[in-house]
Amino acid sequence: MAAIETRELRKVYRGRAVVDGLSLRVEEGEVFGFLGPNGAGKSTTVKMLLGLVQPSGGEALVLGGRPSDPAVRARLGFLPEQFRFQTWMTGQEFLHFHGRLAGLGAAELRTRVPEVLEEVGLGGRGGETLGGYSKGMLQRAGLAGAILARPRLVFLDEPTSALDPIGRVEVREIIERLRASGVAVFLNSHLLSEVEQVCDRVAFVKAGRVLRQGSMRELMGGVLPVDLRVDTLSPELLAALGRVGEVRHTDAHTPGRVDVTLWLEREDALPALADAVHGHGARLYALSPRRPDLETMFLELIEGGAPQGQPSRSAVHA
Ligand SMILES: Nc1ncnc2c1ncn2[C@@H]1O[C@H](COP(=O)(O)OP(=O)(O)OP(=O)(O)O)[C@@H](O)[C@H]1O
Repeated sequence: MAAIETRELRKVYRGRAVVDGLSLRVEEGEVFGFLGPNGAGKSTTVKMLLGLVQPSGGEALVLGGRPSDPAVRARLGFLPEQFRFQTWMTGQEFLHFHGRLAGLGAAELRTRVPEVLEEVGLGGRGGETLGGYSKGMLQRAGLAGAILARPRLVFLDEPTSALDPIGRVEVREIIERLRASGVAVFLNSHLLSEVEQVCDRVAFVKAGRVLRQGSMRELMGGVLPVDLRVDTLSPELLAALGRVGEVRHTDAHTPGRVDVTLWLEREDALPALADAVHGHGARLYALSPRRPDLETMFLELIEGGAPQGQPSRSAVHA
């Protein structure tokens, strides 16, 4: 069973399709990044997946059921981007209130509330009123509310927009713990570096349609670019490197060093590159697999609007 599966999902507002045949699939226990420019239809999609907005067409299955089904909703967590907090409540009261709405019993909440407060970094602050919380503390409280009832799927809309760098790392760790316990996370964020670090797969949307979806590796055309720096590059070493991967670029302009960019098909070919360098008597200064660059992909896709199914290689050009 997929955590989310949509087929040709549509939403029309005043004659204009803001979600226009959107098809995507999110597996259980997967962290999925949902990316797109302002107005692409991301929030509207999330609202349809939460059963808050009725689709105009197409189909959406969430945890195998309809989003409007209360039994499905009980297994969802949601952190909206703009949360309206009951400022007069303390952090604990807020979580007890949301926990009761989610169907948790008073006895369970007595242990669960301090546990989630601790998990989101608000341990010891639960007795203070939300009106006195900083923006970052409110975002942490909202996140606590989203994970309180042990959901199977959590929607996080810009979960770190108010957080400092330490808070961002902590939220990433929370997301990783959710994934480790089999919870799927649907992450909406404009912070692409963050998405790169935490997401298993991403979808790019524009004008209500998915332009492309897949793992970082798939989005890069299935290749792993590697930057290599050696002191010297003999023709024999170049040939040996060419047997391990595809040599895309060499730069010998700086005396005493040569930079080589290769494309590998598999990560486990990396040690063979080091072996080739040593085997040909050269000295190795750097061997760096290049991380997928979502920002380049995003700009290229969103500005170019390439259709789904065509791998983009320009994002990995040396
Ligand atoms: N209730 C509504 N009535 C009319 N139009 C709406 C409504 N909700 C959203 N829209 C329109 O649908 C389009 C998509 O909006 P949506 O909020 O889903 O985009 P988004 O991708 O989440 O954008 P952002 O990144 O800015 O949050 C926008 O043009 C918006 O004006």
